[in-house]
Amino acid sequence: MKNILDKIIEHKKIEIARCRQERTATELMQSHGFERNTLSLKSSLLDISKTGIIAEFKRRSPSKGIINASADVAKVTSVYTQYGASCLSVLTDEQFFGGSLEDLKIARQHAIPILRKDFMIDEYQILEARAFGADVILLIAACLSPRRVKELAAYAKKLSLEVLLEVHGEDELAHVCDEIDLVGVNNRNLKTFEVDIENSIRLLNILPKNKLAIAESGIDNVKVVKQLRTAGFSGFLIGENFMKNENPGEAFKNYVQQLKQVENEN
Ligand SMILES: O=P(O)(O)OC[C@@H](O)[C@@H](O)c1c[nH]c2ccccc12
Repeated sequence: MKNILDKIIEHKKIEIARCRQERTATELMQSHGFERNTLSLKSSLLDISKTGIIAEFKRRSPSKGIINASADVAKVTSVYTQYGASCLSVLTDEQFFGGSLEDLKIARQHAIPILRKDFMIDEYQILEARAFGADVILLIAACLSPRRVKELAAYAKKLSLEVLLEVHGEDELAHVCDEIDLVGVNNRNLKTFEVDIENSIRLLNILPKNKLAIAESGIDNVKVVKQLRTAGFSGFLIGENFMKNENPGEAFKNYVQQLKQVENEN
């Protein structure tokens, strides 16, 4: 039986073929997005005046259904930026997550690194990411061979984008290569949707020491961020915990305040 990840990738291939018909790679390369200098997520995560949080804009997901149908991307990302997010993560997959490249373009008005959150399998999508204002792309080890990770990452680097490789288990660490800037441990198994925060902690010790580590998914309580930071993580990718509120920006703002409090306690 096909798992959700297989279904997403199958659909992605059709979508890419359609997008290529609508807009050629050359057209993408000639767009305004290519004129800007990209921002570094690595530098942003090392800037201690920020929170280390990669704050996500996500309307819905296959595991949770609708999370927030009415949130306004411009408003939410503006508050995320204002209150110390180190990076924005914008879901651009339409079919399964209700996002779009248009959302990415709107978020681009803020001077903060942006991760294009999608299922990247083709160089064409990397051109799109650059054209629509992303600074970082996500490569998911579970849907790519190590060779494809290396090829896609090299292509991204040529376009001045940073690359976050997402792994879920130890077996996927073989996908790490020189071209990768950051490694993210997803606490959610994309095939079964099971979430286990301990997954990040378990894997941390065997992650390559020369890449910044990000903990992804299922993070709610601020104490978890404190625990993960103490363990050695530099970034925390959080979506639903903010997006499930009517006002995700407000939720983020309160969260940051609480985080500062617990991190000041011993
Ligand atoms: O909403 P959460 O549980 O805080 O998770 C955010 C993020 O980690 C999650 O959306 C995610 C992680 N990897 C992905 C790959 C594709 C789509 C989505 C994701």
